[in-house]
Amino acid sequence: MTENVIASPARTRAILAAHGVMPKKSLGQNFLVDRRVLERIVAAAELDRETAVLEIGPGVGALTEFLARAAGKVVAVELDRRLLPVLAETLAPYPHVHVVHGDFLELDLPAFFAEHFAGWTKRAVVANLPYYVTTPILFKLIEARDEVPLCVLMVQKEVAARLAAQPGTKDYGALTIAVQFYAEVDYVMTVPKHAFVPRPQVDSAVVRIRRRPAPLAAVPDERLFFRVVRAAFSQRRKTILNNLAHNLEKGGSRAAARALLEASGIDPARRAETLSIAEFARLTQRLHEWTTR
Ligand SMILES: C[S@@+](CC[C@H](N)C(=O)[O-])C[C@H]1O[C@@H](n2cnc3c(N)ncnc32)[C@H](O)[C@@H]1O
Repeated sequence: MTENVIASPARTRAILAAHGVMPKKSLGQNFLVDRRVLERIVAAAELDRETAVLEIGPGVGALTEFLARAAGKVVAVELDRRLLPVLAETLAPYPHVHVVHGDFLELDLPAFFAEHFAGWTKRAVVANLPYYVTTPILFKLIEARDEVPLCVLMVQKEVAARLAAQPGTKDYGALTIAVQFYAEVDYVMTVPKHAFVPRPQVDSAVVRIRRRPAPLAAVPDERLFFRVVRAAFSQRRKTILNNLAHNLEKGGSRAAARALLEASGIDPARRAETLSIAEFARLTQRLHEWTTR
């Protein structure tokens, strides 16, 4: 794309000024102005004309425009009413883009997909996320995983590191496991502050989250699995024995926690961050057997 795209610092500032819109920090409004980053995002999303894309937070339409040029349909959900006339103008050349005014977190996603994406079997969610709601958005996308096989998301660099982390590293934790249990995560690229107008306070990164055909490990009860994970990570500096003894079962004893770990083949002196997802699954399996027999 060599012509006058939305994504340049000068054009973005001009669009905002023409509409009298001051970016709101409270809504995470940092608009992408680096075309190279946009091209990498679109490539990571593997778009084609058979693919429909849901974008969270189109802003002034910089990413939306690149999505529109690659995908068959784009539906973009924007919370800030002030941006609706901006988007009507900037996205006018793209009739297959539909802008919806609303809060992504309030959407009934299965109903939303049924309404907008019926007949579109290839789907993706692509977004430069508003960082103040990153975690609730991630959890909403995990919950709606049946609808969403692929997400390409710009997040804070620290969050990207946690999403893509391997066991035994400082970034590996409950968020890593919540996502990697269902999906493969690729760290696509680091994005510096100057790729945005206005500049955010933190560096960013793009990640690709691809749903697995089945969860990474078989567990008898997924809610129990995530309770075990949360309990294990409740205090990172403590051993898994201490965390499970204090946080898993109210009134549960240290001896029971030790027996559970030993029966699962896990050294009670280890820390949660060293356990693989398969080991958490084994622990859940044993606990489930013990509590249901
Ligand atoms: C980081 S900006 C990204 C804008 C644009 N996609 C870009 O890349 O330049 C985040 C956008 O999300 C919007 N937003 C914030 N909270 C939202 C929510 N709960 N639901 C939908 N959009 C939201 C903001 O108004 C803003 O336009």
